[in-house]
Amino acid sequence: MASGDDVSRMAETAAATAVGHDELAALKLVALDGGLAGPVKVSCSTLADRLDASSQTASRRLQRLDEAGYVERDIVSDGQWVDVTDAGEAALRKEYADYRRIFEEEASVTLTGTVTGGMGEGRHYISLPGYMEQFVERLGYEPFPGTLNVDLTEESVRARAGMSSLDAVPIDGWEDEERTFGPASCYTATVEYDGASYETAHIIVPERTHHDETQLEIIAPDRLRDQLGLEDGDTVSVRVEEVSR
Ligand SMILES: Cc1cc2nc3c(=O)[nH]c(=O)nc-3n(C[C@H](O)[C@H](O)[C@H](O)COP(=O)(O)O)c2cc1C
Ligand SMILES: Nc1ccn([C@@H]2O[C@H](COP(=O)(O)OP(=O)(O)O)[C@@H](O)[C@H]2O)c(=O)n1
Ligand SMILES: [Mg+2]
Repeated sequence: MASGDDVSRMAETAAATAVGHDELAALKLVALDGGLAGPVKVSCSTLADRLDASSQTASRRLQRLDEAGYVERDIVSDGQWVDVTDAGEAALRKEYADYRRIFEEEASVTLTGTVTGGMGEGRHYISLPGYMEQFVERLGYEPFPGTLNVDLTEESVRARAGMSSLDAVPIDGWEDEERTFGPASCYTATVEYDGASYETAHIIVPERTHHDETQLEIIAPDRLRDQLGLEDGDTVSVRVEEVSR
């Protein structure tokens, strides 16, 4: 299966050494106590009881979550205040997306953001034969040369972590005489604006990119600005669907 999106990849890299299922179980309890909304008071002995572990173990799990950047802590005399960070929330959302995939008929993630101009490089990359041939073969269409860039809302930046549990069409890296080109993942998506909807489009997540996880790039057979009457600043929703189960 193709790799996930940027947010979860960053979170996984940071956490690879320290965070496993035991730490995530502790993180879930902090979140259940309200730790996503702001700092909550945690006592290691109470947390230990709920985890069915010793107090030292509970304390070590919080420390590992802290080292991985999943929580921020303020230690006081009778316990600690623990705040779940965006990276911590992204890790929990990934678990949540996995459970949705297990229990729900149709898995999907809906992201919202505003249309924006980019660096004008999308057109160049999409048109390269090394990519174009794979798009035609694996997506079943020749994309309009370019990527529609969408600036995600803060909530959608966090929600996109859930995309990593959905299947993506892999696009392989390749090389010509001069340089190498990186791989990318394509997620099947429907783009909605002002009551109209366009399908089938794909969110393309290049492994090498100048954009961070706040920006989405969308490809489609047609120029979406024409099809949906989009201008910079318009708010679109992008529903990402599971391709197959
Ligand atoms: C299919 C695809 C492959 C890409 N491969 C590379 C790459 O190998 N190296 C690189 O620096 N950027 C790569 N990019 C990313 C572009 O440099 C850039 O981040 C982005 O696509 C620019 O989009 P914009 O012009 O819409 O802002 C790739 C982009 C796409 C769409
Ligand atoms: N399927 C697509 C792809 C790109 N586009 C637009 O086509 C133009 C060229 O794409 P690009 O990626 O090279 O340019 P920027 O996104 O950097 O502005 C941009 O205005 C995109 O918003 C579109 O409307 N529909
Ligand atoms: Mg673009």
